[in-house]
Amino acid sequence: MAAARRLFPRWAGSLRPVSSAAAATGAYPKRVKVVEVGPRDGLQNEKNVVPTPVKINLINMLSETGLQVIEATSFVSPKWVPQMADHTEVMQGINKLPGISYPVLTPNLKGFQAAVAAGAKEVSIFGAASELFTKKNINCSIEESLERFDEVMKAAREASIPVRGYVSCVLGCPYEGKISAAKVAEVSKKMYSMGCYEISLGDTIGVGTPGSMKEMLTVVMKEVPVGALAVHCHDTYGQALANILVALQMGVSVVDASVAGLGGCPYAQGASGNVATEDLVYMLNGLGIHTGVDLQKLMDTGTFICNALNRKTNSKVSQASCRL
Ligand SMILES: CC(C)(COP(=O)([O-])OP(=O)([O-])OC[C@H]1O[C@@H](n2cnc3c(N)ncnc32)[C@H](O)[C@@H]1OP(=O)([O-])[O-])[C@@H](O)C(=O)NCCC(=O)NCCSC(=O)C[C@@](C)(O)CC(=O)[O-]
Repeated sequence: MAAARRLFPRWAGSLRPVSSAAAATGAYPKRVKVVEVGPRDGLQNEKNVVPTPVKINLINMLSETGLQVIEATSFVSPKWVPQMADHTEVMQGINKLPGISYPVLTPNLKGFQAAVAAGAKEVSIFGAASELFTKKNINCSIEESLERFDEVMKAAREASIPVRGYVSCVLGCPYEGKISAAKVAEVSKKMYSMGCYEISLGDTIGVGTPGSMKEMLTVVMKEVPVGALAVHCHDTYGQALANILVALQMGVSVVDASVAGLGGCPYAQGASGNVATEDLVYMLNGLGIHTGVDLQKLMDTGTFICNALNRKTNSKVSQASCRL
């Protein structure tokens, strides 16, 4: 199959991922693009409905932190994920600042069309390297999911909308257990060949270790250029930052994170939230890696959402700074 034309979002020029040649040196990237997934991945699993104005305030505050990508919501079935049912109101209520991308999840053409009608300028399709997870999450096989994504890709190309691709369960599945790196590479390659500008590799249940991350990335990087890869690490076993560090050493320069470490996947019971954005930025600052993100504003945003949800932050950096 000939590779499809790839559309890149507008931010691509300012925080462009590293080249494979730079990655081969094993040096850390000079810049990292942080993809904030809190408003979507973080809130989709909340038991109580989060009021739309809270979601809008959260995104507006995140927009003031220097983040360049803020995943805003998802255009999925409200019967499957009621928490995201207000997707249109959220997309239309936020202040979209120039230079910031506000991608949304779209599992199929119906979701894509609704997203575009609500003003989305970038979307993400989401697949998995596990058959059972795909069935539980989006009610189809991997093969069927790729057919649906192909429809979204065609429509997106016609509308000049860049598409990001997620591959879930790259280091383990709540239903199948261990997933082979070869399967992750196969699904990632297919989604990249369809025209996704970036593939985010999701450790959905946070079971990975630096060892399994390295093994998986080594295989995937043979099929997808490292400059097109991102990592998305849930912190269930406390390994997220260590896994991210390994990915950075291997040349990955795009990292997903969730403010206050919010979140989890409704179809991966027991999985905790993503790595806290505050903790990621603190680590990257310590490595002298540029993100453009203001840590204090990020922590203030974490405090805002934790107060609104009446819960404690999962960010160690925020917890520590409250004690000092
Ligand atoms: C994909 C479907 C829709 C299939 O669900 P289905 O039931 O197989 O869909 P269907 O095509 O048979 O349609 C059934 C009903 O849903 C409607 N429908 C159909 N599509 C849409 C849509 N886009 N938006 C709104 N409504 C929709 C459709 O119109 C119909 O409505 P009815 O006639 O019954 O009234 C469903 O399984 C779904 O919505 N799943 C979403 C699950 C989800 O959001 N999971 C969390 C995100 S993934 C994640 O968190 C992992 C990630 C990305 O963070 C990375 C990582 O950590 O690994």
